[in-house]
Amino acid sequence: MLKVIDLDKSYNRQKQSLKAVSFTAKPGEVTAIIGPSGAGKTTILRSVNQLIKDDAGQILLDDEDIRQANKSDLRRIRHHIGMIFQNYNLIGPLTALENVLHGRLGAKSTFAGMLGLYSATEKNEAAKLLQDVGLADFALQRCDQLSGGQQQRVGIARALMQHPKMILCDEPIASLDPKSTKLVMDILRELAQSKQLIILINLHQLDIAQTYADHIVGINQGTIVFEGPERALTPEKLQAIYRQPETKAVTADAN
Ligand SMILES: Nc1ncnc2c1ncn2[C@@H]1O[C@H](COP(=O)(O)OP(=O)(O)OP(=O)(O)O)[C@@H](O)[C@H]1O
Repeated sequence: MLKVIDLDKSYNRQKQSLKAVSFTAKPGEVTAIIGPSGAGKTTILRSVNQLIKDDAGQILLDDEDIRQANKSDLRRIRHHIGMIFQNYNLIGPLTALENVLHGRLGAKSTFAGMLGLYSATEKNEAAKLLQDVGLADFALQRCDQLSGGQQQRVGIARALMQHPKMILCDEPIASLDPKSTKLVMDILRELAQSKQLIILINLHQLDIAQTYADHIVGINQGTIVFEGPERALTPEKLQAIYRQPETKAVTADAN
């Protein structure tokens, strides 16, 4: 279970980007973070695996506070957190299989990783994962020759190669067409259930969150304004989530 408690983050003195952010994400569930542009969705995801340093709060993954971890603990914890990105972050000239094997890098010595020393078991596992995401026939194809949807599925297989407890997905479908979006979201939802993973996903598309998420966290201007199941998202709650900051009215009838 992931528990984020009272998380604060300011990038600069003018503005607090996260204000006492608290929510939970459970194994076996897709948890979607929704909210308008600039609300703080990416900042939450980056804080959760400590890619950025936040200011205060707790981030408990199975009761271990990621914020308090020393360097070697953080390396160990991060190894069990897969990441999936909007732009896939694959190595284009390498094959799908090689990219998936890179998911093991965190578990290897730098030397073995640099030399690309993977065991037969690891290669078999990578091939099986590609099969699971429907890409068995593309294992030896360069990733820069794959479609966006195929690349994102390689990204999912790479994350699974880490044997993760949790997968963080930052706008994973923002660049995909509706068919690829459905494929990727179906896979993520199935994985959450079958492998009892925590899947935490930032989404711009409300309809996708409503279709696929078991649990929704709504954020507006750095503050959590909703947490609950999709069925609890009333029009009022949606208004609170997507409310735009008030701007000073321009008075037309100044005379
Ligand atoms: N590196 C940074 N330096 C300063 N301010 C930042 C930085 N990154 C984000 N911010 C600010 O923090 C706030 C939250 O940004 P964040 O990117 O987390 O929002 P978001 O909800 O992910 O937005 P989007 O949906 O557009 O990706 C915004 O006001 C943004 O301008």
